[in-house]
Amino acid sequence: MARFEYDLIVIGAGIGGLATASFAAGLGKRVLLVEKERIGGSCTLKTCMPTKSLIRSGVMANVLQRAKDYGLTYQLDHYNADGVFPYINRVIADVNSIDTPESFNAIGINTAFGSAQFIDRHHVLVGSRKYSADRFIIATGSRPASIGIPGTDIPGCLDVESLFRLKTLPATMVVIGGGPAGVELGLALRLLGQEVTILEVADSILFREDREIVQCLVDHVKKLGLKIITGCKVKELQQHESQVRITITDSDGTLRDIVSDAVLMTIGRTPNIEGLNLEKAGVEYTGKGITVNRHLQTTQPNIFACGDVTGLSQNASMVEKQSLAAANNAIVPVFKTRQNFEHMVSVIFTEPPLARAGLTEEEAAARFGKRIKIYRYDYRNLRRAKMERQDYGMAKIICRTNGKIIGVHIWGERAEELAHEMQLLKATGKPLHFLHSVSHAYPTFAEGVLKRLGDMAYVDRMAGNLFVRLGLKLLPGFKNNLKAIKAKL
Ligand SMILES: Cc1cc2nc3c(=O)[nH]c(=O)nc-3n(C[C@H](O)[C@H](O)[C@H](O)COP(=O)(O)OP(=O)(O)OC[C@H]3O[C@@H](n4cnc5c(N)ncnc54)[C@H](O)[C@@H]3O)c2cc1C
Ligand SMILES: NC(=O)c1ccc[n+]([C@@H]2O[C@H](COP(=O)([O-])OP(=O)(O)OC[C@H]3O[C@@H](n4cnc5c(N)ncnc54)[C@H](O)[C@@H]3O)[C@@H](O)[C@H]2O)c1
Repeated sequence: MARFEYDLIVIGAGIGGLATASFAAGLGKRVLLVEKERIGGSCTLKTCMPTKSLIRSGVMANVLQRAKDYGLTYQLDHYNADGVFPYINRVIADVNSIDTPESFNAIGINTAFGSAQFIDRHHVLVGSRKYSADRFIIATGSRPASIGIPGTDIPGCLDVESLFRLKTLPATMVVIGGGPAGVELGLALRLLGQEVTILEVADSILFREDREIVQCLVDHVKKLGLKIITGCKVKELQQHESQVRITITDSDGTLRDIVSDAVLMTIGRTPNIEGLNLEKAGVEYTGKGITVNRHLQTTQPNIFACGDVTGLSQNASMVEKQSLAAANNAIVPVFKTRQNFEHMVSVIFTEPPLARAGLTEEEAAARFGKRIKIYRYDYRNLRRAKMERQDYGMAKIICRTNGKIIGVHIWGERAEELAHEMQLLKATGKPLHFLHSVSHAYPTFAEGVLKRLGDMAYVDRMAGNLFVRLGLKLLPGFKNNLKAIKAKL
């Protein structure tokens, strides 16, 4: 007779919970997955899927308006976006339809619904039922953070969750917070024809990203009519007839009001810790999240935590990677895995998107000084982009002097896909010039952007080649080859 009912209880059925529960069940463990709302977590139900769907609607609206760029004319006498929220709800329902308790039961994962509360380090209460397990993984995620200013409780003040409960789009929107959520949502609403202003306290939106690339994006979205005010402080929100009055202090200290139909708060996330009774289990936490060591173990050795609730990873692919390490360490402790975010790709789904892997120029310079080499490719030179009337964007690859890639930043059409080929080179330690010898189909964005960057690095490498440095003559064929590549660039 086993000492505990389960080998592992996972609390929270978002990306982190689903990844860890599946890992453990795959190894034949008895697993219980506890969820207080619906299986799927915030990524499917409240964050990634709804935001990306809203962006899709915005992109489609933009394409319709630009139809004449592609030689098409039609009468657009009435533009109506009332179907956008129902479309988003259909996407969520579609995506979520595979996440049923039955589908998890079929792979050996039992499910229980209700809020889990620790009784001690081996027992939790879910509703009135007590469950026991040898090990636990806490993956309870996060929720929108709130801000300590007066007026955030008025009806027109929304967060990323209440936004998607609206029936229609507000005509004017002020977004507080210019991080990934604020910029994605603000731009999507702008593309759908709303008047949008982003208010950011820092001196730039997306301040964690490469400065030069962000500047390219800012110049572009401003041309699309998105208003951005940086370096400002929000003082208070007030109801103003049926609208909201937002009082801000500008970067020069001037106090002023902006009036808008609604306000959207995107100022970060708060970990879901309350109600878990972590004290009873001996699990420590701070305001940033549950405290874990590099093996994702909490201060109680049989309890692990992963995902947004740790405050260490707030991106679905990082959460998945971290969660697999947590599951491995909880289930197979003899082969301990450290959490490792070294080779991650992230994408901010603006239009066009901004993809990133590795260090920004600022971070690379701080770490390696002048021992870096930067390659840039401007989408204006790209035939495929010209044909698609999308000839704006910038790819910037940061290398060590030996060609090894340490930073990838692509803002432009297909960036979210292109970044992965660069990421493969980066993760496998191949130098950028390696791409010169890899054939790419023409006319693709990969050939235009990535192959060209590889060609640039190759030319550089050849110019610094031992032959040249020794003053030896290059064979004429070789010289012509270099000339031809340079002409193409
Ligand atoms: C607007 C927005 C857009 C985003 N878009 C992207 C994107 O495009 N790509 C990307 O990679 N990342 C994106 N993210 C980040 C991503 O949503 C999160 O990193 C990810 O969903 C976190 O997964 P998780 O499993 O840690 O938590 P969650 O998905 O939040 O899951 C936690 C689960 O635990 C449950 N729970 C909480 N407390 C209890 C309890 N006491 N008992 C039982 N169950 C409980 C919750 O109901 C929830 O289902 C976005 C974030 C935001 C805010
Ligand atoms: N595509 C993606 O992967 C994606 C998309 C959206 C969000 N996310 C993740 O979800 C999490 C939450 O995103 P987020 O953008 O809400 O948080 P964030 O912490 O990344 O950005 C919040 C922004 O709000 C600003 N801010 C904070 N308080 C403010 C105030 N009082 N006034 C004005 N500005 C203020 C901050 O300076 C920051 O720029 C992040 O970890 C983010 O990476 C990922």
